[in-house]
Parts: sequence; structure tokens; C-alpha cells
Amino acid sequence: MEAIIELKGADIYQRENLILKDVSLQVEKGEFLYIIGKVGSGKSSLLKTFYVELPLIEGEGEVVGYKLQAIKRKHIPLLRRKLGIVFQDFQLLIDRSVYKNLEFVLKATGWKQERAIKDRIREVLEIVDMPHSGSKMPHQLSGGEQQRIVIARALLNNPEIILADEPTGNLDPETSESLLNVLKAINKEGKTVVIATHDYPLIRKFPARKVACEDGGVREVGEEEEIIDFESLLDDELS
Ligand SMILES: Nc1ncnc2c1ncn2[C@@H]1O[C@H](COP(=O)(O)OP(=O)(O)OP(=O)(O)O)[C@@H](O)[C@H]1O
Repeated sequence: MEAIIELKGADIYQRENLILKDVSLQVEKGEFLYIIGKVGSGKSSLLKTFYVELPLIEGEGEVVGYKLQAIKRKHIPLLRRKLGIVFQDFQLLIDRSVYKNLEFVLKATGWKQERAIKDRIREVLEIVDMPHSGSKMPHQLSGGEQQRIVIARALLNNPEIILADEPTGNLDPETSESLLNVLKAINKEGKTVVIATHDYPLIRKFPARKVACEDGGVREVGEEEEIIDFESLLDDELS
């Protein structure tokens, strides 16, 4: 097995605040991994370390072959090109069609041939099961459909890893489930998928390896371990 993400003894800071201490984590190529944990526990910070939005100051790390400690500035875009990043709030450009959104990214990343651009856009829209959406404007799509387009956009440059930060955060359970089916299918085709989420019902439905951010660290969650969503228990209590 080959690690595609590796941290060893990493300390993760937001400014001067230590968020996660002594993190050691290995993600193998082709794995499907959940990062779980309460609000503010450091899930996003961990993902940001992978795409060097947060610098790795203490410890060692390697992502898609790039060493994170002391990574050269000019290498950061090269590393990021191997990652497809998906956030909770669908950030499509609202002034242009789905096709134009995708074309914009391809052109910005050096694609020039119209034919190749057209073919690639058709391919990624098929992968996310939205083959006829090219001419639609973002506001003509539901939240779940927009999120599929965001995933299509993340796939454009054939990244090795999909990193998703609360991708279902704004979606209802049924739409979330269909989005997870898309991510699972992408994983089945060989891409590594890492999802930060506290959508525990969804995790139960689509079981996979889990690591938890808690008490300022990251730990492996046992397969049989019951994950208890204290936040929603509290919500139930209050409602
Ligand atoms: N830009 C920042 N500057 C300083 N502190 C920050 C910054 N961003 C996040 N933090 C702090 O870092 C801690 C971890 O935040 P992070 O966003 O990684 O958590 P999270 O588990 O992803 O939470 P959520 O589920 O709300 O997204 C929090 O205490 C937060 O207040």
C-alpha cells in the first residue's frame, strides 16, 4: 500500500493557537476516509494543512508526493492541482452557466483546445450524473445539483484526491445520500476521498474508516465504536 497523505508528529496551528497536537495519520491511495469531530474541533484545519492553506510548522507531512514542511511557494499550485477541493457552500460563479463555470476553470489551468475542453466537461458532467446541465444557470439548480457541479469542477483536472469539507452541510438527508453515492462511485474508480463531516447518520449509512478530531488531537475511530452525536442529542433535548 502506498500513502498518499501522511502526517507525522504534526502540530497544526491557526495563527498562534495550537489546534491539533502531534497528529500522525496515513491515508492510503484509493482510501475513503471520514474526518469527524465536533464543531471547532479542527476538521477544517486538518484539511487546510493538506492543501497548504495552513503551513506545517512542526512535524512532517507529505501529500501526493510533496513534502509539506518547507514546501516552496511555487510548488503549492502544483500540489493543489492534484487535489479536488469541495466546500460546504457551493461556490459556483452565479453569473454564468454550468458549462461556462467549468470552462473557466479549465482555461485558468492552461487548457486551450476547444475540443478537449468540451470533451472534458462532458465527461465530468457524466460522472456526477448531470449530463444535460451545461446550459443551466446555477440558480436553476437545486442545492444538491449545484453541489454535484462543484464535484464535477473538482474533477476537471483529474485530481488524485477529493477533499471535501462538510459537503452535505446545506443539503437535506436524501440529497446528501445521493451526493455520497457520487463520491463513493468516484472512490471506486480509484480516487482517494477524504470528507470532513459531522453528518453522523450519513456516515452510518456509508460506513468507512474514520478518524476523529477531539481533545486537541486526531485519533482512529474503531470500526465497532458507536459515534454519538452530542450536538444533535442536545438539539433534540432543546426542541
Ligand atoms: N482563521 C482563523 N484564525 C484563528 N483561529 C481560527 C481560524 N479558523 C479557525 N480557527 C479556530 O480553530 C479551531 C478549529 O477550527 P476548524 O474550522 O478547523 O474546526 P472544524 O472542526 O472544522 O469546525 P466546523 O465543524 O465548525 O467547520 C476553532 O477553535 C476555530 O475557532
